[in-house]
Order: sequence, then structure tokens, then C-alpha cells
Amino acid sequence: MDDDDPVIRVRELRKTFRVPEREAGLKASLKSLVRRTHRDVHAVAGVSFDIAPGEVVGFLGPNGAGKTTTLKMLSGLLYPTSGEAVVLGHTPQRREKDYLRQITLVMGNRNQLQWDIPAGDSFEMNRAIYRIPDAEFRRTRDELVELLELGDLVKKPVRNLSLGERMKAEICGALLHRPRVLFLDEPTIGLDVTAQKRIRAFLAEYNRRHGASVLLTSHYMADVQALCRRVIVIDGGVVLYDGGLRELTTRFSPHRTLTVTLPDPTLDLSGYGEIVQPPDDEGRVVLRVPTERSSEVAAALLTGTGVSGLTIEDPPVEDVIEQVFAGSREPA
Ligand SMILES: Nc1ncnc2c1ncn2[C@@H]1O[C@H](COP(=O)(O)OP(=O)(O)OP(=O)(O)O)[C@@H](O)[C@H]1O
Repeated sequence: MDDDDPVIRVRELRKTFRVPEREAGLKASLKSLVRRTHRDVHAVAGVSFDIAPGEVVGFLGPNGAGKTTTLKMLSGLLYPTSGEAVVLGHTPQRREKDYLRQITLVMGNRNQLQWDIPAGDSFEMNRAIYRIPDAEFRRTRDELVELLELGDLVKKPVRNLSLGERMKAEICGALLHRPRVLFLDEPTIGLDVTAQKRIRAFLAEYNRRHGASVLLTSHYMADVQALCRRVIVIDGGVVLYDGGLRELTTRFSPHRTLTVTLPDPTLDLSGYGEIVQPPDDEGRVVLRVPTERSSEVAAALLTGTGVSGLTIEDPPVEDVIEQVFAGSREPA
């Protein structure tokens, strides 16, 4: 592998689950004993993308979009139905030791640490499983404990930790072997805002220090905005968008909001855009303008009206993503 080869290369990856189909009612149940019918669920339906070394990419989609199934295939927990995935030069489903030593999968809604013993003892178990040399283990553990502000919490049984504390311990345990690729499935789910921020800051710092590549799913757009310059949006098992987070807004959001403070509230701005909110007591007017004209309109307002303040805002990312899904569900 060359240094700038993609660390993750996915081509036409598919996973179809065959699920038994059952109608309600006694008669249908009896019938299903004799003749079983099945239905195919196309959880991942032909996904392709590359991820470069050190990239942090947001993997976004509504419930049931196929995110977890993709991450499980990439970490070798599920066999693909067809297509190809190569991560760090390995085929994940072979689950080679040398591969598993270089990746990690963190699932926000699953425990990997032992419940009844302190996290620190589970860390020791990970040291043995991954055969991490003693000195290296201590160095990594101490660095992670400090970065995650875990302190003595690693000495308490995991069951006595709060959700946020447990998640930090889970992340610490998942990174002791210094993986080069991190698959993070909702690592901040259910946490309060402060704990979410701490985990975000930690991930950004870990990526900066160690150059790890990260594929992250989260329903919290604050995670995505803080960590990912690029996002892959999927729905119904297919990729709807793969590109910059900023470009996503430009492409899928037709409007921007301009808030203008006027020295003279009687000025008529209707020629510049749609007035969403007329002047308030402080002379602030809110305009909606087409995204592609927003810079030009802002310049015209500054030179033509002598405004004393002007801000341009993108719509919230949540709304933009909603727009992407809505577009893909419209009948052709
Ligand atoms: N083991 C399974 N057997 C049958 N169907 C499954 C299985 N695992 C997932 N699915 C189905 O595959 C689809 C994709 O599920 P997946 O868990 O990958 O979605 P997701 O994008 O991670 O969703 P969420 O945001 O809710 O976690 C869903 O329709 C789900 O019901």
C-alpha cells in the first residue's frame, strides 16, 4: 500500500437479509409451519466510496438507511452479499488478526467492556488480546485516560458509571491498540451536551495526533459539523451524496438568510430578496435570497444602502439533509 492509497475502498457493496415473512393470525401461523415465505431486505444496495488516510468522514442517513450494516461489513462482522471492500489492504470478512489489530468498531448502544469489573481491568484484558507490549500499553492508556479525563473512574465497576463516563471508558478501551481506522457508530448517543462535546474534542485531538481515519455515524449534526469536512449520505442502502459538508449546503439548500441592520428603517429592501421579517426595533431586517446570489446581494446591500451590520447564514444542516432525503423520495 502506498501512503496516499485510500485506506478504505468500497465498490458496489451489498448486503441482503432474507427474513421470514409471517402474516398475523392463527391460520397464517399454521400455514407458515408448512410453507415458509421469505422477503429480501436490501439493507445495503450497491455502495461505493474511498476514504483517504487521516480523513474523518460523516456517514449519515435516517433510521434503517444501512449505516450500521455497512460498518459491520467493513469491520468484518458481516459477510457482504456481493461487491468488494478493502480496508488497509485487507478483506474485512476474512477477519485476519493483522487486520483486526489495526481497526476498531465502537457502537454507542453496545457495551464492549465487562459490566461487573472496573474498566481498567478490561483494559488489561485488551492488552493481552491484542498483545500490546507493556510499556506501549501503559503509555497509550495513560494518554487516553488523560485526554478523556477519566481519572479514577477506570477503577470503578463499569455498572456504576454514568452513561457519559461509560462511553468515555468504552472509547478508551477501543483505542488501546492504537487502531489506524475507527468505525464509530453513534459514539455520542444519549449523552448530555457536555459529554458530547468532550468526546468530539477527544476524537478531533486523537485524529490530529495519530492521523487515524474515521468513519462516523451520528444523528447529532453538531458531531458532524465539528469533526467532518466530508459526508456520505445514504438512504435505502444507496449513496445519495458524497462530498464536502459545505458543498452539501450549497447544492441542496436553495436559499440563505441575510440579517441586515439598517440605519434608516424606512428603506425598502424588497428589491434585494424576499423579506422574511420586517425591521424590528433595532432596525434589523431578515431577507431570504437564492444561495447562488447571496454574495452578490450582500455586496450590493453594503455599497447601496449603507447598512451598519450584515450576517449571512446557511440553514441548519439538519434541514439540508432532510432536503436530500426528500429529493430522493420524490416520484421520478
Ligand atoms: N440482521 C438483520 N436481519 C434482517 N434485517 C436487518 C438485519 N440487520 C439490519 N436489517 C435491516 O436492514 C436495514 C438497514 O439497517 P441498519 O441497521 O444498517 O440501518 P442504520 O442506517 O444503521 O439505522 P439506524 O440509524 O436506525 O441505526 C433496516 O431495514 C434493518 O431493519
